[in-house]
Amino acid sequence: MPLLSQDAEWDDMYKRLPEPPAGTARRAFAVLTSGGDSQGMNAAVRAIVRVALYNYCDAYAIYEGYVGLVNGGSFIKKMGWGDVSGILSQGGTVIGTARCAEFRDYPGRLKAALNLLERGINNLIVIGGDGSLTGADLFKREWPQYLKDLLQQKAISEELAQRLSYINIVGLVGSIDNDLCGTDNTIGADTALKRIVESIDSISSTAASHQRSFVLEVMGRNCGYLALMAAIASGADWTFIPEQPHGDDWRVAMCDELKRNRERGRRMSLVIMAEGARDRSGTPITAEQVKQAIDSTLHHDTRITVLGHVQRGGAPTVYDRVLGTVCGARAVQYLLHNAGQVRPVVMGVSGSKYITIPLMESIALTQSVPVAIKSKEFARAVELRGPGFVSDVCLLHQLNSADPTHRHVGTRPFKIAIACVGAPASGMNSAIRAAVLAAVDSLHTVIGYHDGFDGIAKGEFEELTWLSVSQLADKGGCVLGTNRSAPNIGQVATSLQKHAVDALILIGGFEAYTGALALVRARSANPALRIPILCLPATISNNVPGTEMSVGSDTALNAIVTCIDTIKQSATSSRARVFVIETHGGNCGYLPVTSALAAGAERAYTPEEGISLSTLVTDLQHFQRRFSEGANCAVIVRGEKASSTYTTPVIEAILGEESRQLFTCRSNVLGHLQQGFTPSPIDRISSVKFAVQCVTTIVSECNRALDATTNTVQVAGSEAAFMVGLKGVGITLTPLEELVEHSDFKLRVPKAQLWTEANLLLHVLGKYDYYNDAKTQAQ
Ligand SMILES: Nc1ncnc2c1ncn2[C@@H]1O[C@H](COP(=O)(O)OP(=O)(O)OP(=O)(O)O)[C@@H](O)[C@H]1O
Ligand SMILES: O=P(O)(O)OC[C@H]1O[C@](O)(CO)[C@@H](O)[C@@H]1O
Repeated sequence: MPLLSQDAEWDDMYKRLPEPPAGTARRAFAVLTSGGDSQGMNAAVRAIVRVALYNYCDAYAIYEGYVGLVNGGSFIKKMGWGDVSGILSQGGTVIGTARCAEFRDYPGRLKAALNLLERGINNLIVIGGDGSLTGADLFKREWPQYLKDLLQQKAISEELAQRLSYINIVGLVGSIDNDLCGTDNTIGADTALKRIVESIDSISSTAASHQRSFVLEVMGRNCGYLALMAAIASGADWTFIPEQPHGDDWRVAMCDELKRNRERGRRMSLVIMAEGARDRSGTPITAEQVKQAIDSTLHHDTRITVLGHVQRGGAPTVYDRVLGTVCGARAVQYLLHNAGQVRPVVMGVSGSKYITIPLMESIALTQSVPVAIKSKEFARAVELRGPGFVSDVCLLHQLNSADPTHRHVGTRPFKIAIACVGAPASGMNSAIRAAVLAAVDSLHTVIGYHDGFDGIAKGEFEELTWLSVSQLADKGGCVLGTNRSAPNIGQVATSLQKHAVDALILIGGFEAYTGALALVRARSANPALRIPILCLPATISNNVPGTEMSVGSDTALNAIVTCIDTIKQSATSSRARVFVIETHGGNCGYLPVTSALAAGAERAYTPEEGISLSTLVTDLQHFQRRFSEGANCAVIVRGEKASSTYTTPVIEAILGEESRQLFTCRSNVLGHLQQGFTPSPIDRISSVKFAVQCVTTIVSECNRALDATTNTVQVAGSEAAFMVGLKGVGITLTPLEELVEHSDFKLRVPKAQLWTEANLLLHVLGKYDYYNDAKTQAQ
């Protein structure tokens, strides 16, 4: 789930529009948040307000959702640039949200329309769930009728009715449930998942200490997304989701599964249930019923934890901040660049791509899910949630049913070796766990070499079993040990042959990729290397070709942004500070750019763009101006290799020296804090998906290339050597040799980078290029 994409069509839209001629009314945008709050709504509000102001439009916030729209008055506030400062890191929505009965009726909506007309607003951006968006759609459809009625009541003039003859609506889905069909993710779902996964980590240690069972209830009345993803991320024993109820014998099946896992050596059991869990006849299943079933059958000491609104609280994750920011910015751009009346749309995501989807189609699909569940069309309910949900349901089944006592199918069981290469990245352990679960189910065996290529060469390994990996999902770092050494080809080949290894998974970053390539290129002289070799991208730098996202980078981003939030907070007491914060990332600007966007930094210095004296002068002047008009904090995020001359201390000294006493400057080098402690849900889930893809590919390649005479796997040339990755909408496999032309081996980055939009957005949201007319200076 990468967050930034390159999209030339949208990038052009970030060019500032020309100022409207004097005397013409400015276009007016209003934003409201409605329904249940979700983390990341503030990021969207901030982006909407600022992108509108940047383009010479008026921006209004409507407080308390539709309640404010209906009541008008002080509920509708014209916003200036500073009104949305400092809100990015806050949970909830600073403009308030509500559920509004009055808006459900025509007279309430008529009042709402008058409130917008009086302010010249006919661009409305609604951030909420499917209910809020349904209301928005109805509001648009009824607009001509409101105009007629208001004209008749003489509440508005003919001129106004003609000028605002239509209203344009864009929806942003703010909901922790991730229940809107048509988008793969909604603003808030990732943060809620993080809260859940952190809670599971906490519960797991106490549960294992006492050998207890826990039933954990998470939110989701009709949508099992949170329960499903939490189960994949944490390795739960059993899961209940509304879309796919278990059979009538769920008590027996569940207890059998829990018992089997305990017999294999697991010290705890975890059942995750969505609050909307039901049986196949539609009768709700409660946490208490689940506990009773476990108590009475297995006599476990069973406890219930209902997470409730904890899931909707706290600071948003990087993903939700970036999702909110990009969708908010695009909502305004969409309306600015599509002249006249447009169909209501929703800003969403499909895989790593931001998409625009028709609002009502998406609502209709969403509302048909509970209908399908009610009419017991469970397969359809799962399908309606989208292809991602379908494959996640399959993935969970595959992981849960992993059983070393199953019968083997295929030619023969294979021995798969795993080694980790490069610096540790959070999620490496979760990848190891998933690879073992995927392999042992068909009786393949897995060994883990210690300390990368060195460990392979020395023959240091351990057998990895279902039990030995069962507690690895939440562990940061790398249990196998990892290092950066390049492979000694001869020793590696000898070792792999000695241990009769049939396939190799290399988990790591650029070193894993180049090491794998070296092994593949040495195949002709070393028969032991004629085995499938799969690279699973895992590095915080996210600089591996063949994937838009590498395991560990999301954890790192969240670690960086948490540090920046903390550092920025210190400016509230010390006042007027510019912070220069140095991140890891080698020659790749992904970490500095993405963290800058998510933390509300003014600037990111990347190795790709470098730093020049004129950059520093421009930024210095920009900060002097910002601080002279009352700003109290600005942040530059500097990638560690952005410049060998303008190092972090040098920049700190220059800006401090030239600040004209308007601010002081401090620097922080974040160092290894960035590797994070436990992996984020995104890193856990992507590591599982990548690992399962590796094993599936290995098994099919081994079966294909098994030499019947020697009973050894013998792949030819450079075949069966892949980088697993995420691109666009799905998991991909790219032949390693194909990646060569896309790789910059000197700088150790892919030749094409993906953050044009992030840089453009940083520029706009950092108020650069804003001061070229007198009117905006006042804002
Ligand atoms: N059919 C409708 N017609 C008019 N207004 C509606 C309609 N459905 C919902 N709304 C308005 O949107 C508000 C929020 O809707 P709802 O309570 O369904 O939350 P939601 O947007 O679906 O968010 P959540 O996912 O958090 O429940 C309602 O209180 C109401 O004001
Ligand atoms: O905050 P409230 O009104 O109790 O609503 C709780 C519901 O809202 C959500 O958090 C978001 O739709 C659901 O998951 C949950 O069922």
